[in-house]
Amino acid sequence: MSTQTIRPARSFQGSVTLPGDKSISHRYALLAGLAEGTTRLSNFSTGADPHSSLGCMEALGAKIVINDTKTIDVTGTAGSFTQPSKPLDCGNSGSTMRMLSGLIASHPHIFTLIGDHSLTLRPMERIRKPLMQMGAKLDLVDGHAPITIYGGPLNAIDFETPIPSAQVKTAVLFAGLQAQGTTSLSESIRTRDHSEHALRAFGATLTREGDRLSIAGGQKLRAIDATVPGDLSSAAFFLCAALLFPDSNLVLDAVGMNPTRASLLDVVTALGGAIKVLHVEEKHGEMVGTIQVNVAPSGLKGMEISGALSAQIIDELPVLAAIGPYTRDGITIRDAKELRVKESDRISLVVRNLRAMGAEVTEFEDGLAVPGNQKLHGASIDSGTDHRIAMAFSVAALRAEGDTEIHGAEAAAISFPEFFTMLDTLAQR
Ligand SMILES: O=C(O)C1=C[C@@H](OP(=O)(O)O)[C@@H](O)[C@H](O)C1
Ligand SMILES: C=C(OP(=O)(O)O)C(=O)O
Repeated sequence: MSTQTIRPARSFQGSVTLPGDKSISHRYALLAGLAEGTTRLSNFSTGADPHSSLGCMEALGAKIVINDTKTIDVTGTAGSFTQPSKPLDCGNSGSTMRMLSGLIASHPHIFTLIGDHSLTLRPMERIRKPLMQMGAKLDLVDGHAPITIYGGPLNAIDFETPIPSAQVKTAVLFAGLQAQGTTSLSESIRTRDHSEHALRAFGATLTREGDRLSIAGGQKLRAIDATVPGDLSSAAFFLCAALLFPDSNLVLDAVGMNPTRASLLDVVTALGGAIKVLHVEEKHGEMVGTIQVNVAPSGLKGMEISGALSAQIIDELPVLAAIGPYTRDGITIRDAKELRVKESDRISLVVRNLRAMGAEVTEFEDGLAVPGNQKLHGASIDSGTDHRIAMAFSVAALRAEGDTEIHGAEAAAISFPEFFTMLDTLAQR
């Protein structure tokens, strides 16, 4: 385990281009592996998680060439995955395990999907249910990985997602793409729609009527040439850091601004950030822009995050909670029970680490309340080997009194290996 020491900063300034979005990189890797032809992916995520997706595609017969760290060529299997010679290792990535299950379930092989300790604790019944309804046979161990999939022909279903999850939605869409008939799916809270855009980019037809999506089975995918937008969830750490200093000036270049992810920007604005969109364009259905962030003269306010908003910015909640003590009115998060079944129990780890830094905080089953106007001190932080916790508390440490030690800092590499170097460049001391 590695430890990073974070010193307090006096300001946060600079201009950065973020590595490719993790969610989009996963989808491009998986669909490229199924498609016919060679897909070139530029600005692919440098995080370990999307590389787990690439590794699984290679084990299933795709050819992967890593030209440089961010430019990857994937020659797909033209719709026919081969029987892998070893278990498909999803590492720490829930996205890989859940979306891959849908992608491979119709192929006539037996697959075993494994992951690390954290992934083995995460709920997988949520994908087993719809895939079984489609006719797949999946064995779990007490609701968890390892997953064994006995692949075979699938039938279309009409599915209503019981929990807001883009990963479950994607598993059903990817299976539906290869099922017999037209699969429909509706979600009560609209989750990130990268899969819909990616499927269309690879040539599939997908329709949406209200909140109901439909995809016909038997469609073939063809290779694309795509550049992955910068990761807004990685940017969230720097956006929150910028909010902590009245004279901050942060420019994020070519960052993903997909509206199903961008409510984070509304939250930053509500908290007291002044965001200027300098440029915006669309690439393969994804909005990409350059934004400048300063702090509004009114300073850092607080807010309550609940309902659909909690689901839409679920990965950003730990860092928002971690800056809660520095706001005027505090930050309350509700309707976020899902945080308990991410890479760690993120509610309990955020509470424990905030308390270690001297903050007052109330824990709820579905969230937490952090009063504002609190002073924190440097402390010893346990990342729980969770990337988002390691990065969230590195941000909180910038305004604490004294140094903070982040134990298990290497976890950041799951989504953002460049995090500590970039943080060091942006934090002015
Ligand atoms: O579809 C995706 O790329 C993701 C969806 C979310 O998970 P759920 O689908 O479990 O909500 C999110 O937490 C995860 O980091 C990435
Ligand atoms: C929850 C996350 O990812 P996954 O579900 O893919 O492990 C995350 O990146 O915060």
